[in-house]
Amino acid sequence: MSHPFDREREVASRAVREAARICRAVRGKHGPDPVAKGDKSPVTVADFGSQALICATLAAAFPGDPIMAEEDAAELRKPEHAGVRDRVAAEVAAIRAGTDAETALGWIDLGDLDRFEPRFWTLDPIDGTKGFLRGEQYAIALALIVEGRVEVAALACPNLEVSRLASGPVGAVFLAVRGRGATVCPLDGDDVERPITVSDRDDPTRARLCESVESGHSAHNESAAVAARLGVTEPPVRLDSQAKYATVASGLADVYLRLPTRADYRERIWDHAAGALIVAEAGGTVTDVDGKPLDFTLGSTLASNRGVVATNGRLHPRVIEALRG
Ligand SMILES: Nc1ncnc2c1ncn2[C@@H]1O[C@H](COP(=O)(O)O)[C@@H](OP(=O)(O)O)[C@H]1O
Ligand SMILES: [Mg+2]
Ligand SMILES: [Mg+2]
Ligand SMILES: [Mg+2]
Repeated sequence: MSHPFDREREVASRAVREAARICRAVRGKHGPDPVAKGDKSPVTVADFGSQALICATLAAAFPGDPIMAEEDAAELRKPEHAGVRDRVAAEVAAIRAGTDAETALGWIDLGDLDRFEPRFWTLDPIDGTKGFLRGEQYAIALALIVEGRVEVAALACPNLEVSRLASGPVGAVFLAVRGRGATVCPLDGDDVERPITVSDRDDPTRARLCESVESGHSAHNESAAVAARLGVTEPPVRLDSQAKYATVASGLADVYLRLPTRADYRERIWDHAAGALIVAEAGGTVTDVDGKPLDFTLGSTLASNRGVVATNGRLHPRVIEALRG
């Protein structure tokens, strides 16, 4: 039986898998060589290559769909970045034979949507670029938003173990369609997908918390205060990227806290859309720190939300209460 969004799910899954290949290739070959963006955050050959491939795939499958992606090709068009541009083109051509630099840059710029549309994709070609640079966790995050609701999510986590068992393969793809649950399958090979669910833990003192590695992205001192109020004893697990959402969705952690480090920061929708649907479809709850649902209708940021809290659902009210101090 076919369902709405079956094709979107299949295309999104294929797109993030292909992008994971370029990320792994870049790390394996010559090191990622970051370039600093205007806001001083890093971006690499792999971020650009991933965005080029995914935008090309989406444009071919859904030519009418606009894409709101994190990166653009403006820096790559500058003469001083000719070296990076040529490497991006070479990495893309290694997967899509015959692609020239101008084509690759054009694909990157397909992700230029900057305002809300009734139906659009949002893409983070590498979420957790700092984790990618450290050789730790990162994710390729793609979501389809229709009428302000996240309908489809695909999240590739190339360095995450599918199960935390020692024998589990490294690299996982998480998929969700609204109303139809969330699944995981290995990034490599063609193993079957299996459904995932959040934990059923309801004792806050036993809660396993996760948060960003980067203290500039989430206030570690405040999460420690929240943990103390809940009576949590275990130290938080720190990992980069939306792998945190995947960890809560698979029941390996119970709570993901992302607490604002400054009053004026607005979360970007591509940092949350895919992960939030995967947690919700695995049975969990996602809100901001005030307990408000995330509002994906306001353009590229979650302008009416502060921070993010994702939990297994059962613990959510207790966590929001603890956040009130
Ligand atoms: N001050 C800030 N507060 C919260 N998030 C921030 C931030 N500055 C940057 N970020 C976002 O944090 C993301 C990484 O999150 P995490 O710390 O969970 O790995 C970055 O995504 P990119 O790596 O895609 O740029 C970036 O968008
Ligand atoms: Mg970035
Ligand atoms: Mg990101
Ligand atoms: Mg990114």
